[in-house]
Amino acid sequence: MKENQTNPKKVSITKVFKDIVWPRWKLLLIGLILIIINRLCGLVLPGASKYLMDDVVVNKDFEMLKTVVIAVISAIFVQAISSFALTRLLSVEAQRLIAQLRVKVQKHVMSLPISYFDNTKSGVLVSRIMSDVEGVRNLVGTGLVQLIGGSITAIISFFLLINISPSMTFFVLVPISIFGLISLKAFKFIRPIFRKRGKIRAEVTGRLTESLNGVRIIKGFNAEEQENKIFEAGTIRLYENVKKSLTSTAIMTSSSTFLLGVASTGIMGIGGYKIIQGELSIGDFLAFTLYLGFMIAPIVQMSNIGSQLTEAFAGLDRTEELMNLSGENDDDKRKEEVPNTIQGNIILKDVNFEYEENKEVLHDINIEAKAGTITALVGSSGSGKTTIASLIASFLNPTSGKIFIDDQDLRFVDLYSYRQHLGVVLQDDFLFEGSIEENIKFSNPTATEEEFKNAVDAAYVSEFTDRFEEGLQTIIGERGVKLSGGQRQRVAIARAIIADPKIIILDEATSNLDTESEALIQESLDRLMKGRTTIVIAHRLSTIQKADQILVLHQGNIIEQGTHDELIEKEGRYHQLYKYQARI
Ligand SMILES: Nc1ncnc2c1ncn2[C@@H]1O[C@H](COP(=O)(O)OP(=O)(O)OP(=O)(O)O)[C@@H](O)[C@H]1O
Repeated sequence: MKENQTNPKKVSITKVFKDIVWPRWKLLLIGLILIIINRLCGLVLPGASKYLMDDVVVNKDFEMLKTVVIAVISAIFVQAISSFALTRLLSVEAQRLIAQLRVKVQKHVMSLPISYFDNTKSGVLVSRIMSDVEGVRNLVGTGLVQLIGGSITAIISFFLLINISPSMTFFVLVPISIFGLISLKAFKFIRPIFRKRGKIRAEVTGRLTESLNGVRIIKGFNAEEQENKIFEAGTIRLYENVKKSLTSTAIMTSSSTFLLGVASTGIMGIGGYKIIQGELSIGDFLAFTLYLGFMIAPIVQMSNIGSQLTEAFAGLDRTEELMNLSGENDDDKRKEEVPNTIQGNIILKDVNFEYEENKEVLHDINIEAKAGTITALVGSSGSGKTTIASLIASFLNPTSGKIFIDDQDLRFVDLYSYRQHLGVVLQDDFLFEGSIEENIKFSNPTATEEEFKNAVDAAYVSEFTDRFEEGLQTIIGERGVKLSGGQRQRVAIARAIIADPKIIILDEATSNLDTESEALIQESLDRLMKGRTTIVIAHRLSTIQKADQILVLHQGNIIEQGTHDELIEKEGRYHQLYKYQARI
């Protein structure tokens, strides 16, 4: 979107270091010390083997044997304790960080403008918030520390190996270097695959959530087959992606097996020759092969950790991209608070609006809605009614022109301070899983019992909840599916009443209700609109007749304006709509 400049650049290592690693340096340092202790203890066994072969066995030295056994067992004990402490310390911290990041990302997502949500699948956002941040587990968790610890062990082992036999060590270095090069290439190849994987997964879950929500439509149109195919296609894309990365992981694993095999065979040959020549003791040979394992294991392990880190970075790339989008209230100009003494006068001055560049959907709109009055928007489908309502609700910003609330220019207003005074009742009124009471109090959780009761009475909610065994505590199911359309509307009206806003944006539902429900809803709407500035996308004649002004829209223009009687008298477009349609 125009107001949202995406920044697709990849997250930099320095940034990750500064934001994620550095604030935890103490913990990571402890982790590092623990891993060094852990790895050094690991070197005791091969060291001891050399003594066992060359000294203990040769000299039949039982005292020395005891010392060697005690040293090895102690080292193994310390190793076990340190690896336990390491996991406890770092893995817990990593999980804490994941939780913190999720909270941060969710908060940011909620601050994004409506236009962003119109253009992004909710499943994609769920995945951004829940899965993408999980990658940091590998940065703060044991991953990074193991990478460093592994490198240290490898370096120490390298010197110990040189000490035993430089020629054998250099021989080994050749296949290891080849392996290193292959790994580097593989990582370069894998990173974009991981990046894409997150995207595919988000798309597939997004569509899945949608189809589960729309199960009635799917079954109603017998469209299961079609939906199953879409899901299958998505799943196969995901599978193909995983397959691709598995191929390169497999290349890495098998090349490591092969190259290490080559190294071992070479060592066997050279070592055997040297032993025969008397240049190398059996103990040294044994120690060499064991140290070699210690040098190579971390390198192989590093390739694993490397792919974990790659995955972490790919996730962080996507998180970063999202966090770089500016929130709807982030504009420095939005500093003015709307005072609690707000009257609720609304003025739209020369407002133009386009969703997409050069496709203007509202042209030169001028509206004045005085505090406490009802303004009805009527007009054919697509004429721009919802767009005007969304502009007044500050969900959209005019492409040009201004909107004033009392005397404040809406462009400079802190949106949260404005929306405190705003209430919305929309057609597909969204109710949450939970009780009726929770849904009503949603807009004002601190409402008193009296306020709650007033709202319930004003919207005639008890008229139907009295018939429920659980009354207002009845759980209404996801999106309120367990209530009828008319009942849902009344809950939504009660929810708006309890918020006690100064300005009401109302999109009247078009659903046909029986006369009794209709009358009850009309009554509750009257109570909702009383004393508030109401902008209503009107479909009921009774609402329209009551309106202080009716704005007739046609293709993004206001073509007529006046009260019901005035407009009927004029015999223009409104008269036409009124005459030819039972409902407008
Ligand atoms: N998110 C969007 N992106 C692009 N174009 C949009 C978007 N929403 C609406 N439009 C277009 O803007 C125009 C006005 O739409 P709007 O929803 O305001 O009409 P409406 O009068 O409320 O219609 P209805 O009575 O059918 O709800 C339409 O041409 C529509 O196609």
